[in-house]
Amino acid sequence: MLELKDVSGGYGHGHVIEGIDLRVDTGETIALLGPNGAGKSTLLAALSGVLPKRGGSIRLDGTELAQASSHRIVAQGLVQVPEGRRMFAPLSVEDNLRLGTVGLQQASRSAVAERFDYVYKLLPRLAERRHQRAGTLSGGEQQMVAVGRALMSKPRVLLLDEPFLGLAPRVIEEIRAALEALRAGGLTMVLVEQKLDIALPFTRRAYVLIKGRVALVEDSATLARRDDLAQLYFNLATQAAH
Ligand SMILES: Nc1ncnc2c1ncn2[C@@H]1O[C@H](COP(=O)(O)OP(=O)(O)OP(=O)(O)O)[C@@H](O)[C@H]1O
Repeated sequence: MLELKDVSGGYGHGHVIEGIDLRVDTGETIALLGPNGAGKSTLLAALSGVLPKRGGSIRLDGTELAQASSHRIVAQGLVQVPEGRRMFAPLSVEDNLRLGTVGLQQASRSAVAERFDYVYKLLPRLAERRHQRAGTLSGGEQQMVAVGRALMSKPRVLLLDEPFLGLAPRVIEEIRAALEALRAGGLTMVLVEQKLDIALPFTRRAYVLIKGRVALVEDSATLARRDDLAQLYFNLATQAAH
């Protein structure tokens, strides 16, 4: 469904990511792993069309999107839940969610109502708090809004950048259950996640990025069985430096 060939890019001089080949099949969930600064968020930025400099090929169901605008990318169904839960604090939960429908190609009233139903069913806490100002929500609830807003635009591929960062275990469980329901429903997902105990059981395959390059592609189940992952990161990083 999503195919990257030789994707590179960065913010100014030089490339942060380089020569990335990656594929995600329809209905598949993959993990993007790697140490801090490896380029995981930069790769998501390239996919979302917000990275200032980018090259190579990014195809979604055969449509080339490497140079497309971020607006067109969302309209095509490649939608990111950003890290840090950026949202409009003075607006209500419902209005924040509604902003996600900007990417809906035919944002008819019934289509928008259908999306609200879908999101509220998946994340009932948002339904309870639909009139609350987003800025007064807890961190976990804000993350739910960020996920919900992305779902409002009816994504075909959902890109998640560390959705559990800084959240309490109980809230992590709640969000994970929602993401698992999405996965069971066949949604294709790319998950950037530092915590391997969350990332590996959730995904089918994992890509390990080191210094902006894919250093390893492995079945998540196989990777989960390795107890030397820290050492593996170190070895891959050392190899990449030479
Ligand atoms: N907006 C930016 N402008 C300039 N450089 C940036 C910007 N964002 C990230 N970088 C640099 O790009 C490199 C890769 O960062 P990136 O955030 O993609 O890594 P990451 O793997 O997502 O790390 P983390 O897990 O810490 O979020 C880093 O050296 C970082 O300093």
